[in-house]
Amino acid sequence: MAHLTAVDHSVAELRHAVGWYAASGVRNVLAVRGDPPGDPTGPWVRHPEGLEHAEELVRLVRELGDFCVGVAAFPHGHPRSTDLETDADHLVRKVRAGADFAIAQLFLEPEHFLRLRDRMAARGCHVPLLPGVMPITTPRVLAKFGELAGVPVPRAIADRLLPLVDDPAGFRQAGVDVVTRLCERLIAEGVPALHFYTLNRSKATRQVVASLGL
Ligand SMILES: NC(=O)C1=CN([C@@H]2O[C@H](COP(=O)(O)OP(=O)(O)OC[C@H]3O[C@@H](n4cnc5c(N)ncnc54)[C@H](O)[C@@H]3O)[C@@H](O)[C@H]2O)C=CC1
Ligand SMILES: Nc1nc(=O)c2c([nH]1)NC[C@@H]1CN(c3ccc(C(=O)N[C@@H](CCC(=O)O)C(=O)O)cc3)CN21
Repeated sequence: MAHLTAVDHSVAELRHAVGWYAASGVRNVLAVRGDPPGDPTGPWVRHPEGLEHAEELVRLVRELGDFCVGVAAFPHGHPRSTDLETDADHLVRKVRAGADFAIAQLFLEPEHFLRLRDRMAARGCHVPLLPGVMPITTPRVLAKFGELAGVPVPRAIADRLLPLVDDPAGFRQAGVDVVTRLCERLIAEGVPALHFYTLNRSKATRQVVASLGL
């Protein structure tokens, strides 16, 4: 699946990229606005001839071919969204613009994902919503949950992982276990699939999948 962002691209460049996907046989596209370069939490400045929101990117991809399009969903709200209800309205707009499914941003407690699922159902929006799961292999990865997604670390997870910050192997094992428990609870709640953020490293994800017996 190609990951397409609107960062630093004019509409003409985006069209060119999507045309190239079509010519190369790529059929699945994840359409995200993208992080502001440098500081991901900084203000978004669109390219002067580019796009403001992922919603427009979805429309553009759809217009250019027969693609299956995924978008980002935010269990804790996008860091720049004013509130969770408005954020859910934006996700619905992305779906109405042509998205076929959504992948959730990082989260640590199933309740936040499940509440987003409820907000979508309440809006009559029933495209598949996949949890985005990332094995917590290092303290750095745990910090990214807060930095990229504004996810607070729940007390139970902090109590388990923070005493292990100077024990890389112990931290990794406990972090993989925490995420395995999270996946078990999501599966029990009937999620259609799990999306893993692997960052091109598969070992921890393979451990989670094996522990789940999948
Ligand atoms: N798979 C991945 O790598 C993921 C990446 N992300 C990151 O999340 C960030 C934003 O992603 P997207 O959801 O694609 O952006 P987006 O353009 O849908 O959302 C950005 C902000 O604009 C608001 N917004 C959206 N549409 C709007 C509209 N029509 N009018 C007014 N406000 C609107 C949203 O509520 C949000 O606050 C990016 O930094 C992306 O890299 C998020 C989740 C997963
Ligand atoms: N706003 C946002 N931008 C993204 O690029 C993004 C998301 N959200 N959410 C989903 C995934 C998760 N992303 C992540 C998650 C963790 C690290 C991270 O831990 N980086 C470490 C190095 C990790 C390693 O290579 O082992 C770092 O020190 O930056 C990076 C990107 C990228 N994706």
